Amino acid sequence: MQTDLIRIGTRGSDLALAQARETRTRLMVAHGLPEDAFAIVVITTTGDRITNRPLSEVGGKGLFTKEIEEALLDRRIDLAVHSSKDMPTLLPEGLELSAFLQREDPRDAFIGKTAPTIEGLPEGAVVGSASLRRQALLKRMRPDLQVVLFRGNVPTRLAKLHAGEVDGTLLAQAGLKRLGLEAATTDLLPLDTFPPAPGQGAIAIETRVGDGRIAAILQPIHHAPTGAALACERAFLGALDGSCKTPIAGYAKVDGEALSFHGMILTPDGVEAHEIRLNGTLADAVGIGAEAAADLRERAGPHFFATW
Ligand SMILES: NCc1[nH]cc(CCC(=O)O)c1CC(=O)O
Repeated sequence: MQTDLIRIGTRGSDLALAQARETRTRLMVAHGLPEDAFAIVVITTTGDRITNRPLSEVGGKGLFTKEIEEALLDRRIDLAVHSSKDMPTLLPEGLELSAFLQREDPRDAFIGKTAPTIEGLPEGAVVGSASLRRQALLKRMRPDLQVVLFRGNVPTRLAKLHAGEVDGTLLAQAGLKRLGLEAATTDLLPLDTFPPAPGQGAIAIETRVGDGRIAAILQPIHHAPTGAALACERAFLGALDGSCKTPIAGYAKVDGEALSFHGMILTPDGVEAHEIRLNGTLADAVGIGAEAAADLRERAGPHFFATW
């Protein structure tokens, strides 16, 4: 019935569409619904239009969500599918992240052209990335490497790499897998020494607060351990920085009722870094993230955040 149509809002990139279709498939399976019970509504965001500058310069994460959130608030869509990593920690009044799908591989993948690993790259090699975190972690490992701005969607970046513009690039393994492109990966970076961005690898579903029909539809596809990990990582990020200008890594590993968090902040050149590891239970997820952020703030000192 047309009135019951579930409208799924998404950006139009290959990765965003893959995530929206994955969400639709899970809902179809959970409820025994046909594909035509859903409409996938593609929404172009400001972030999709600006492709030549680092996001940290043009205003950060909200750029990929604003138009989608307006569509939610205007009731043109019923739920929005996002990469958790791209979501700001503060949402507009009336919206919430109400479900998370089971997390994919959270690690960063190295895709090398002149060498299969970062360690194997020649002196002064060029690596493409637009992520402050990846740039800082790379410089920390290999100060001799040159990092160049590399934006565009995942297939575009791989095409640039294969055309020889750079010696290597870094992408989320989760995104590569969702696009069926994981064969491109030449090395997977250890979580311990190359921690991911908060939220990496997890799909978040945003809805209107108080929409009981949609809450009930999402309930069976919500993955509670991923939800706890994300609550921890987002509390950490929210307590540290809203500006997107500090390289921040944070990953919460969930094992049964246990949650272990690893957080790191770095200067963009990777020279100064502070890290913390905290253990607790799922029930403490938000407190652990907040405590980790407070600890890093204290240890880094006021000069750390004032520099840029
Ligand atoms: N900022 C772009 C973005 N947002 C989410 C992913 C990957 C998928 C994920 O982390 O869930 C990517 C691409 C990348 O970092 O390689």
